[in-house]
Amino acid sequence: MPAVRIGTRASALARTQTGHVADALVALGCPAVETVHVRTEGDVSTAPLSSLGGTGVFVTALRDALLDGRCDVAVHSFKDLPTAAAPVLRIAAVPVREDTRDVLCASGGRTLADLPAGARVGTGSPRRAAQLRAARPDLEVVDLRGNVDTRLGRVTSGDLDAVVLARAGLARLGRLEAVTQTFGPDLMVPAAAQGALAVEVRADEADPALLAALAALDHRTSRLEVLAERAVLAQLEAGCAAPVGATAWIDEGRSPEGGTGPVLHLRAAVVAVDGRRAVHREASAPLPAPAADPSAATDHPDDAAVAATLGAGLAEALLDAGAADVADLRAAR
Ligand SMILES: NCc1[nH]cc(CCC(=O)O)c1CC(=O)O
Repeated sequence: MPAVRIGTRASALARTQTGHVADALVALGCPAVETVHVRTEGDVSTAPLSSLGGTGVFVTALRDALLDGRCDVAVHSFKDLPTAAAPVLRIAAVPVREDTRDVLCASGGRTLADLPAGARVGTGSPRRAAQLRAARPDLEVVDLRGNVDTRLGRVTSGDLDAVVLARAGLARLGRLEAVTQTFGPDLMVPAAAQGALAVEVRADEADPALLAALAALDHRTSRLEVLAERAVLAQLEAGCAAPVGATAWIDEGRSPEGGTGPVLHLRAAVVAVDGRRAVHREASAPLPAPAADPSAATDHPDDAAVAATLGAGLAEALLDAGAADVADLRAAR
């Protein structure tokens, strides 16, 4: 049986993420897995992200490698994937996701509240910049890109007072010691799908060992949370640079109404890039309990449909509250 070839970008974060998935596939019964390195426009170019144009600069080259048959599996940071489905490809697994939150990495162990007026804080994300300005209008937000090490280096060198990053990336790279504050959703609503991976294959992939391993790698809770979050973006028709956050979590226990099944909670925000206006909305929906006997579950709406409907409905609530006037939702840099 030929080895499963798993494509990865060259960055340390991408290689770490791919390595975890490769190890998991082997543990779940894939006989042999080899890694194929793929260079993407986002890695090769040193131009600001703003000039690279459109969604998916980190994604297209990896998908091309999958479509060309240079690899059989592609591992993406899910939040980097455009919401539109890719024809002829399929997301076959969403592994258990990491922490979804954003963090501050500041010099001197500082939190956001400790930073002096005018402190320079780096981020390349309009969503993070908008929420930073909403919390601390006095800060100077500095545009930033590059890999995680480069960004942290701007703080170590003293060039910046702090940077904002995804906790998940730092966790995967073993760099959590750099974190000086983890932001709750009242301070910063995370990006849709932050902390999650998308494991993609060709839609006609037929290797039974690979398909079985991917099915076992898939984590229902993570998949549904991400589905709800991305449904918000899709319904808003949000561009990749729109200052929109969306975060979902599943409470497996009792619902506040006294029900017994799992409940999907969702919170989303659209924030003006100057931080002066914001719309926040929350909603939740009971999920059909995972059926002990799947054939008995036919009365329940499909759990994916519940997640998608919750996300779309929350987007409509944001729009009703004026989200389209608060920020340019189509912004694609
Ligand atoms: N846009 C780059 C990117 N894509 C995924 C992550 C972090 C890991 C994740 O969110 O899964 C990062 C870096 C960051 O936002 O700090």
